[in-house]
Amino acid sequence: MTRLDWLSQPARALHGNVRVPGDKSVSHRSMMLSALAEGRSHIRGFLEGEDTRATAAVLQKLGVRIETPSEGERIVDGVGLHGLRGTAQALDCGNAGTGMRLLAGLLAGQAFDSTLVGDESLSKRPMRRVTEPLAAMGARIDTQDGLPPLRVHGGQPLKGIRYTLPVASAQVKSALLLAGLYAQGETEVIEPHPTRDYTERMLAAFGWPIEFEPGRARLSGGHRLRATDVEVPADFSSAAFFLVAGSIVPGAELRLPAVGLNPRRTGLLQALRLMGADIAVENQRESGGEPVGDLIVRHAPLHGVELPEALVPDMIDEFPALFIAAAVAQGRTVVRGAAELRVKESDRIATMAAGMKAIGARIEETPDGAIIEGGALRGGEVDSHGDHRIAMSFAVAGLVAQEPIRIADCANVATSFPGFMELANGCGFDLHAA
Ligand SMILES: O=C(O)C1=C[C@@H](OP(=O)(O)O)[C@@H](O)[C@H](O)C1
Ligand SMILES: C=C(OP(=O)(O)O)C(=O)O
Repeated sequence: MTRLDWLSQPARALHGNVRVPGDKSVSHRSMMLSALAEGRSHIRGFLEGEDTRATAAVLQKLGVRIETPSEGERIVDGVGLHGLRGTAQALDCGNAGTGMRLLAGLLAGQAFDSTLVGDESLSKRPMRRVTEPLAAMGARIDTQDGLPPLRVHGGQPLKGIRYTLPVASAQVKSALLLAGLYAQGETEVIEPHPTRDYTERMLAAFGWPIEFEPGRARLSGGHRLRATDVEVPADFSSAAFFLVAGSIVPGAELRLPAVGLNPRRTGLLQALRLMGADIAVENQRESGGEPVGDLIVRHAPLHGVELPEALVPDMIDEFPALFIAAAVAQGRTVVRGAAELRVKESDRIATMAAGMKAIGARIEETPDGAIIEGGALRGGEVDSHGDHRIAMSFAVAGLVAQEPIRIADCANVATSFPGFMELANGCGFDLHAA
C-alpha cells in the first residue's frame, strides 16, 4: 500500500450536514448471511470500505455471485448453507479482525479446507479467542502460535457448546454462532458484558430461529437462512469523529443524519454527555430493524470524567476519539477496564499515548486504560501506525491545536471510512495529504 501522510490544521468553525458511510459491522454480516441464504438478497447502504469489500471478495472466491448495481448497493445470490465451493487460493481479509474471526466460524462448518490471511496488522492480532472455542465445537484450525494465517480444516463434524466468553467480544460471539449454524445441537454464548447483537438480529431477520437477550444468545443447527433485504444504517463509529470535532471546535454545529443508534454502540454518546457535550438526537426511528436517528452536535465546553467501566464495550472503537476529547477537556479523565484496546489494529493505548505526548497532551498509560489531564494542544508530528481510527482522531485534534498536526500512515482510513477527508473538509476541516 502506498504511504499516505496527512496534515490537519486549525479550522474556524464546523457547519453542515455530514452523511457518514454504512456501518462496518452490519455490512460484514449482511454479506456473510446473504451468501449463505437461499435466494437473492439486496443490501443497501453497504460500506464501500476495504474491510467489508475484502469480506465480499472472500465470498466471491468461494463461489458466491455478487453484483454492485451502484455504490453502496449489493445484490447477492445466496448459495445456501452448504453451497460454498472450496478454493486453494488464500482468502484475504485485509485489515479486518471482524472479517477474519467471523469467517473462521463460518468456514469451520464447511466440507472443504480454507486458509484465511490478513495484512501486517491483522497478522499480529490474537486468534486463539476464536480457535479455542471453535475447537471445543469440533473444528480444526491451525494458527501460527495463535496468529494468522488460519488454516481451517473442512469436513469436521461440529457440535454445539455452551461457552462463557472470557472477554466481551462480539467477534468471538459471532464466530461461535456462525459455526453453530452447522453444529449438531445447541450453541449458547454467554458474555461478561453485553456486546453488539447484529449477528443475532440479522440471523432472526434471515429466518433462523434464535433466542437472545443482552449478554446471552442461543441457537441450534439444522435450519435454513432465507434471503432478505438489508438496510445498513450509517456507522456510529464513523460519526464519532464528528461528534468529538463538533464538541471541541468553538462555534461548531453539525448534523449527522440517519446514524445507527444500537445501544451496544452508543457508549461514546453517553460518555461525551457526561463530559458536558451538547448532542441532540432527532427523528428517532427504526430502519432495517435497527434504531437510527439524526445527531446534532454543538460546541460545548467539556470537562474530564471517570469513565464508567460499564460503557467500555459499548464504545470500544471510540476510545481514540474520546482520548482527544479528554485531552482538551477541563480536568482529568480516567479510563479503566479497556485492555482490549491493546489488541486492535494497533495497541491503541500505546499509539494514542505516544501521539498525544508528541502534540503536547498530558497522558499517562495504565495497563487497561489511561489518565488524561486536559489542556492545550501544541501540534507536531504523530504516527498512526496504520490504524484508521488513530489517524482520524488526530485529524480531529488538528482542529484545535496551536500548530498543524502531521499524521503519518493514514491510508488505512479507507478500511472503515472511505471519503473521510472530503466529508471532513466539506464541513470545515482543513485536512490535506502532506
Ligand atoms: O463484531 C464486530 O463487528 C466488531 C466487534 C469489536 O471487536 P471485538 O469483538 O474484538 O471487541 C469491534 O472492535 C470491531 O470493530 C467490530
Ligand atoms: C477494531 C476494529 O475493527 P476490526 O476488529 O474488524 O479490525 C475497528 O474498526 O476499530
